[in-house]
Amino acid sequence: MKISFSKYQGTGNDFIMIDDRAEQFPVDKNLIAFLCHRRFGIGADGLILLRNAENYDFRMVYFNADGGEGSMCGNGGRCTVRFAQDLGLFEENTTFIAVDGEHKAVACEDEIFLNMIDVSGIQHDGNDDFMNTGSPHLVTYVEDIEAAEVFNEGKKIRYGDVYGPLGGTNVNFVEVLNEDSLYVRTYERGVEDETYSCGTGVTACALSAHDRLQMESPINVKTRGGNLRVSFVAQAPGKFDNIYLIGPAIKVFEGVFKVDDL
Ligand SMILES: N[C@H](CCC[C@H](N)C(=O)O)C(=O)O
Repeated sequence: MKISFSKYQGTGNDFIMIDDRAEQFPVDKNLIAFLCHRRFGIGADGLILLRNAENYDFRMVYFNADGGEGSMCGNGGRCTVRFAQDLGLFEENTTFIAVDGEHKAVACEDEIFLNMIDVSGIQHDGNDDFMNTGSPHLVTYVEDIEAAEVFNEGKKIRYGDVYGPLGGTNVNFVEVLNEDSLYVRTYERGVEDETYSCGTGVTACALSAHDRLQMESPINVKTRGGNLRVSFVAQAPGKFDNIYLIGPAIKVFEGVFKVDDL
């Protein structure tokens, strides 16, 4: 069997995109992990199936690099919007469905504006905040982001006593750069490593910075893979709507993978 795919990246968070409107893709954890493997496969932080959905332009089905079906992926969402636009499914404005519900998005030439789910309920714990922006995220503040032990510390928290038993969490390390900018590095669950950028994580950090430091929307967020912006409306402490993740989503290449080669 031959699988046609495209590769997209959003601030260095990279995805195998598959047009699965015919629902022919053989969903299998080992196959997806193999395709995402950076030595043996195509290489990616995740794999996304674009499918048809009644009353929507499309459905996004996201899998982490380990082959498990993930929660929401912000950068992957922006890449799926660009992929759908490239397939001719809409011109500029779209509404689609993902695992966490309905999303609206606007695809401009250089950037995708992706509406994220509303957030309510930020749990504060000392220097840390925890919330769900479509995926679970711990936000922890550091003085020197370059010196942060993202892999070792992230892994410890992800599998630790608090979040481990709950299915784990993504872990974000944040340095405040100035009154409207953050630098974020993320340990991603399901990839089990630091990625170049994590959209739901960047969103969580921006909301946390408003809640804790009164940082105003829009907030600029630097990641290892590039720059994002997060805009939002704060309705009450810890309660946000009209959240947008804004940044580039770029097609890198396309190809055909032979599953018989496995
Ligand atoms: N990279 C993704 C996050 C994926 C979440 C996933 N790692 C999980 O929680 O299982 C993003 O841009 O939002």
